[in-house]
Amino acid sequence: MSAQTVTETAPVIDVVGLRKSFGSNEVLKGIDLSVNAGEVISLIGPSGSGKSTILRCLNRLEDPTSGTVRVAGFDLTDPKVDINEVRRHVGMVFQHFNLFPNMSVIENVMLAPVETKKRSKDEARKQALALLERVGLKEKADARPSQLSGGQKQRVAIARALAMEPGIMLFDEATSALDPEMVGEVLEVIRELAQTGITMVLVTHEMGFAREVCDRVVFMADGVVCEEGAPEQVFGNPQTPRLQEFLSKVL
Ligand SMILES: Nc1ncnc2c1ncn2[C@@H]1O[C@H](COP(=O)(O)OP(=O)(O)OP(=O)(O)O)[C@@H](O)[C@H]1O
Repeated sequence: MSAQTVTETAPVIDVVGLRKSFGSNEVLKGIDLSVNAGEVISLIGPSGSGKSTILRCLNRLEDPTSGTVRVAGFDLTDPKVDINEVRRHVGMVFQHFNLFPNMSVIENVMLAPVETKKRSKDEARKQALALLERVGLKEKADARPSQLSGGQKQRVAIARALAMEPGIMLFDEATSALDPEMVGEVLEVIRELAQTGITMVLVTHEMGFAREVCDRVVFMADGVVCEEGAPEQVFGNPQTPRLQEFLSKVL
């Protein structure tokens, strides 16, 4: 199944009435979320509010209990949609890197294009080296992930996701597992990426970053979106008591 034509104004992510339960625990209670091409948004909110679950529904790592989720023109609630096809358009970076430990850095970056895009090894190697250069790790191409710092591993994970040339990138707390001194180097890579026109959704606890880099901030609590808007509006003049309380704890 191919992606439908996405017009310039159509949202590339369109979530309507998304509900998700784990057993009797309803974690998402009717989420509406629309993201336009090139928009960079952050999902913020207290621990357990459902931020990662939304992100996982955008890549069908979780199936919604009800509601619709359209991403890159695909209806993810349609069982006939080939998820591998969807994931060519949607890259994801996780908190814990998920690199293959028995492969070198460059092999990690080359793997998906060779296997799923049928790219030649030479071509994939060239692309991988360019991506590693972009994240400042060309000299680590032949190292194993175990020889890298957390920040370096995460930059490799970003390069690996970019190797599929996705139009959408999802970041699930990409810096939460890092030592504080490594957070900046990863945020810098994400910051540069945000300026390239790629659509990005970031679950983050880095409020300063969300404020500076994102076009829109979406605040969630208890499985619902409580407030959203431009960062200066959301951080500068929070309307809901829940957001005020949250910001008073994290800022
Ligand atoms: N696979 C699962 N099985 C059962 N419960 C789950 C599962 N995944 C998430 N949950 C529950 O759903 C709720 C929301 O989790 P989620 O990870 O989406 O929150 P979050 O806002 O991203 O939190 P944090 O900021 O701590 O990562 C939590 O109560 C969590 O325990």
